[in-house]
Amino acid sequence: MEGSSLLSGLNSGVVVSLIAVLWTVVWQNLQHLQLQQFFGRHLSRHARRLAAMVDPYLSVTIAEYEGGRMRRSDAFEEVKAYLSAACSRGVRHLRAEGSKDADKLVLSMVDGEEVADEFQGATVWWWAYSKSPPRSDSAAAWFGGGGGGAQEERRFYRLFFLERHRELVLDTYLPRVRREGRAVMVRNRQRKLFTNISTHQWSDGGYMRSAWSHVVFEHPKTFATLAMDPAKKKEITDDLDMFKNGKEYYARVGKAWKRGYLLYGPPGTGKSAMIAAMANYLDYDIYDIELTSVHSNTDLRKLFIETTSKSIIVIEDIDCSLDLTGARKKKKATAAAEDDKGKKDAAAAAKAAAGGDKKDTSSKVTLSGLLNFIDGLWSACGGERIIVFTTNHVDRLDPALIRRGRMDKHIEMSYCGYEAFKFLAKTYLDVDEHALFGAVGELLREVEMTPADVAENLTPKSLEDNPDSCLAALVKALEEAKEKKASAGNDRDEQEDDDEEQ
Ligand SMILES: Nc1ncnc2c1ncn2[C@@H]1O[C@H](COP(=O)(O)OP(=O)(O)OP(=O)(O)O)[C@@H](O)[C@H]1O
Ligand SMILES: [Mg+2]
Repeated sequence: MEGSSLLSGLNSGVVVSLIAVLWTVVWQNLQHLQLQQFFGRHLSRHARRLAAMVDPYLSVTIAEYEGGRMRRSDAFEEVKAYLSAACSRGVRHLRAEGSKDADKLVLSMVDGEEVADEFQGATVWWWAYSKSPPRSDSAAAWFGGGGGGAQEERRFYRLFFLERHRELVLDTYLPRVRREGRAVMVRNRQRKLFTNISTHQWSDGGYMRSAWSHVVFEHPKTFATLAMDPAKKKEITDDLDMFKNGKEYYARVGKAWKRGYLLYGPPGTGKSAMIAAMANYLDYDIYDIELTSVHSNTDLRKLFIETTSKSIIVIEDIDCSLDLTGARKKKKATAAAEDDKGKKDAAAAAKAAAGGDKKDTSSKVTLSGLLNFIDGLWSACGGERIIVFTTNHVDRLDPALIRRGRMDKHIEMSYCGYEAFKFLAKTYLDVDEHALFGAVGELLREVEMTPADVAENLTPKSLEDNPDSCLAALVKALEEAKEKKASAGNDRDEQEDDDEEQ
C-alpha cells in the first residue's frame, strides 16, 4: 500500500524521464552486443507498458472497414500508405505489393509489427494487428475463391501515444498522417480494372470483404490511337477535362459529381476502346459491371457503394444484360435473333430465356433499380465518377434510362469514314499519303466497314508486308464487301419480286 501511494505521489513525468534514462543505458549496451534489433522491440514494448502505469497511454484504432462494413476505410489506406514510408526504417517483417514502377515494391508492416514515429518531440507507436472474421469455417471456405478473399482477417492499425500528447496527436499529427498518406498513394497508384464477383458467391450476412475483384489496368489504348473525327475527339476530351476539374462547379449547382456517357454504335466501332482511352486520359480506375451476375437491386447498390471516386463505372451492352421492360423486351430480342446484325443479342436472348426459368440464376435488377443506381441518393457517395453504358442498339433502350441528366452525353461510334481511315493508316503504317488513298476513300463512301476491320486489314501479317501491300489488301477487302452488298441487294430484289408474283 505504502509503495503504491508513494508511486502515485510522484510526478508521473519524473518517472517517465527516469525510465527513459534507464532505457537509454540499456539500449546503448545492447548495441554493442548487436542484439538490439531483437531485444529492442520487446524491451521497448515492456518499457512502454511500465511507463503506462503512471502516465497512461491513449490509443486510436483505425479499422480497415467502417460505416457498417460497407466501404473500405480511406483512413486505413492512408495510414497504411503513410507507414509504408516509415516501414523501411524500423520494421523487420514486411508485406510487399507491386507498385506503378515495375521495379519497386510498396511495403507495409505485417500483423503484430510495431513501429515508432517522432513528431514535434513526441513519440508515438503504430501497431498492426488483425482479427479473424466472426463466422464459421464452412462459410469461410465458401468464399475462398474470389479476389476479395472473404476469409481474410480484418485488419487494424492502433496508434499509442501519451496522454499529454493528446491534442498534438489528434489535432495535428493524425491529419498530417492522412495528408501524407494520400500523397504516397497518389505516387504509388496503379490503375485497376475491377469486375464484380457473382452475387451468388457473396456472404449471406457474414463478414464479406469486397464485392469486386481486380487486376492491374494496363490497356494501351489512348485518344492518340483512337481513330475518329478529330473535332468529335476534341469535344469528348474537353468534356472529360471539364468534368475532372469541375468539383466546384458541381458543388455550386448542387449536383452529384458524376457524369453519364452513352456510347452506341455497331460492333467493332471502338466503344470498349473508347472507355479504355477515357480511363487512360483521366487516370481513373474502371469498374466493369456484369449485370447478369447481379442478383438484385440491393446488390447493385452495394456494388456501387464499394466503388471509389476517380473511377469509370461501365455496363457494356446494356440492352443485352438487362430485361428492362419484361416480356415485351424478350420478344424484341428474339426477333432480333433473325436479324443478321443482331447475333450478339440473339445469344443474350437465348441466355436470358434459358436463365429465365431458373429463378436463382436470373438477375432481378430492374429498370428502376438501375435508375436509382445512376441518380439515386447513393450516387452522391464519394463523388467523381463517370458512368458509361454501351449498346449496339440505342433505339431499344428505355428513354427514361438515357435521358439527359442520367446519360448526359450520347456519343455515336460509327463506321470508318475517310478521316478515321487516314488516322489508322498513319498509326498502323506511318503513311500520310498514298496512291491508294483515293480508292479507299471512294469505297468507304459506298460500303460500311468498322474501324476494327479497317485496322485489321492495315495490320502487317508477315515480314514482307509493307504499306503498299497492306493498303492493297484493304482495297481488296472493301471491294469484296461491296460485291457482297450488291449481291445481297440483288437477292433481296429477287425475293421481293417472287413475293409479289405469288
Ligand atoms: N476508332 C477506332 N480506332 C482505333 N482502333 C479501333 C477503333 N475502333 C475499333 N478499334 C479496334 O478494333 C477492336 C475492336 O474494338 P472495340 O472492342 O472497341 O469495339 P466495340 O465497339 O466495343 O464492339 P462491341 O460492340 O462488339 O463491343 C479493338 O482492338 C480496337 O482497338
Ligand atoms: Mg465492346
